[in-house]
Amino acid sequence: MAGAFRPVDGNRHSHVPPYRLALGPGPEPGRGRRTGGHRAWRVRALLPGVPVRHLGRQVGPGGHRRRFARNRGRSVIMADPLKGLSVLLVGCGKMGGAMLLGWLGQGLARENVVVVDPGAGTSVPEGVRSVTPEEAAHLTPRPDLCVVAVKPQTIKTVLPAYAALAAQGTTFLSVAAGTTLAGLDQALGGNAAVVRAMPNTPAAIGRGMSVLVANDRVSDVARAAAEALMRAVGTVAWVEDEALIDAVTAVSGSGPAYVFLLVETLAEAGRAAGLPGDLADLLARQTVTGAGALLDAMPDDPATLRRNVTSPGGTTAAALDVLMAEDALAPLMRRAILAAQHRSRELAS
Ligand SMILES: NC(=O)C1=CN([C@@H]2O[C@H](COP(=O)(O)OP(=O)(O)OC[C@H]3O[C@@H](n4cnc5c(N)ncnc54)[C@H](O)[C@@H]3O)[C@@H](O)[C@H]2O)C=CC1
Ligand SMILES: O=C(O)[C@@H]1CCC=N1
Repeated sequence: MAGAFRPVDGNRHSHVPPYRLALGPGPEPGRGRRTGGHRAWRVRALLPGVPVRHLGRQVGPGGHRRRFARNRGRSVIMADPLKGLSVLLVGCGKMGGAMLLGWLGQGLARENVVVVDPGAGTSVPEGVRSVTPEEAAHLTPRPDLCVVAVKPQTIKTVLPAYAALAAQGTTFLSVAAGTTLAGLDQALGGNAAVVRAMPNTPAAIGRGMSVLVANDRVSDVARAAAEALMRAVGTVAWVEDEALIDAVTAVSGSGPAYVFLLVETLAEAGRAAGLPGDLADLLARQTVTGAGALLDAMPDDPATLRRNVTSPGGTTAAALDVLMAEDALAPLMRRAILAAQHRSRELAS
């Protein structure tokens, strides 16, 4: 499989244990435009057929797809890797729903997706078949992949119903936090091909970050299919060491929440500094989305971009003196990440 992946830049990631990075689909025209996730989400909710945009530090359009097609020549990984892939999605809540939007936007045929989620109600996109858990467990023909996006607390009671699909050769892809490959395999009867992925909600607009690990029953074709699904919603990296997924969960899985909290606290601090509430909200939102877009567009590392804002003896320096104090943001973030990592490990036990 090595040929199907773009090697990680050795300089930028030399401290990271070996993993492989697979970038998402190429950028579309309009890169650098002003969208905002909330707007894209609303547009998608209103117009489920509208394709998601793909922006970011990615290879040219179809670069990896072309390589897949040349190197592998297998059905699910040819020019359009999602074409012809059949997917059963178990759990269509915030994360499952976000991924589904991304897949449909990237060309996964609606008739090739089946959703099972007793609680999803009308949130399943038009044209996508919804079935009961009983029907899902006996789908014929069996789906290529079964993506499981139910809560970690329920996944082990949900999965046994799908053991027959696993036995027939469907590969399972779970996004549940803290649920190990071994635990998933056991719940599926003990002989299942399982991929574990940790995505994040920017997947809804094709800007997700997913890290994958697979057990040794997953074939190359199924690995490529799982990767194609996750690449359709953003950037993908593989790890060999499953233990890293707890830290991945803490950083990128939960990470969007930290950024949204930053927006909330920035707005709150703006209000405390005397700004009208709606102006404070606007400034906070635009500052974070603008800074994120700048980080995405520029080759510079974040420290350089930070220094570009910071005039010696100026206002930013005054604020950073507070934020970068020894007992301020860095140790706080370390504690937060360790707490999330710890919780991920707890969920596994
Ligand atoms: N929300 C996030 O940012 C992320 C979530 N995850 C993982 O994704 C999984 C789902 O989390 P969320 O989407 O946030 O939760 P959620 O509560 O929004 O979605 C879970 C869905 O599962 C459905 N469900 C419950 N029992 C079911 C059953 N027997 N069969 C089919 N569907 C069933 C529920 O109706 C609900 O729609 C969790 O395991 C979580 O760890 C992973 C990465 C990020
Ligand atoms: O909070 C959680 O447990 C899930 C996993 C990563 C993001 N949400």
